[in-house]
Amino acid sequence: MKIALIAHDRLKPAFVAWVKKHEAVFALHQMVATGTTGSQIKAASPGLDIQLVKSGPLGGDQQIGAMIADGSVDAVIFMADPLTPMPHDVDVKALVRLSTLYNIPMACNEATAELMVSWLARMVSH
Ligand SMILES: O=C(CO)COP(=O)(O)O
Repeated sequence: MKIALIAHDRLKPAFVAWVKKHEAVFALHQMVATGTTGSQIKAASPGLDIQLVKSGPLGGDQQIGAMIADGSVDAVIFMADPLTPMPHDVDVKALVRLSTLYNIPMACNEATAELMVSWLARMVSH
C-alpha cells in the first residue's frame, strides 16, 4: 500500500510523534508526504520509506492529488488544521475532493487515523 502523509504546521509535532509510535506498521508500507511533513517524519523515523513531493503550499497537495487520480496512492492521512486560515485552502479542498471522488480511505483526525493504522497493520505492502 502507498499512504500519503500530510500535516499542517500546528499539528506537525503531534503527527510526527504519532507516526513514530506506529513506525512498525508504517514500515510495512510505502509513503509519500508533502515536503515539510515528510522531512520531519524522516528525521524522527529515518528507517521509513517516504517519497517527498513539494511542500503543500508550493504544489505538494496538488502532486498528491494527481497520484490519487492516477491510482498510485491507496490511502491518505491528512492532519488538516481547522483553526488556521491557509493561503492554499483550495488545494486542501481539492485533496479532500479527490479522495472522495476516487473513494480512497482518508483520515483527517487522530481518531480516524488510529482506525486506519489498525487496518494497515493487517495489510501486506505491495
Ligand atoms: O500544507 C500542507 C498541506 O496542505 C502540508 O505541507 P508541508 O508538509 O510541506 O508543510
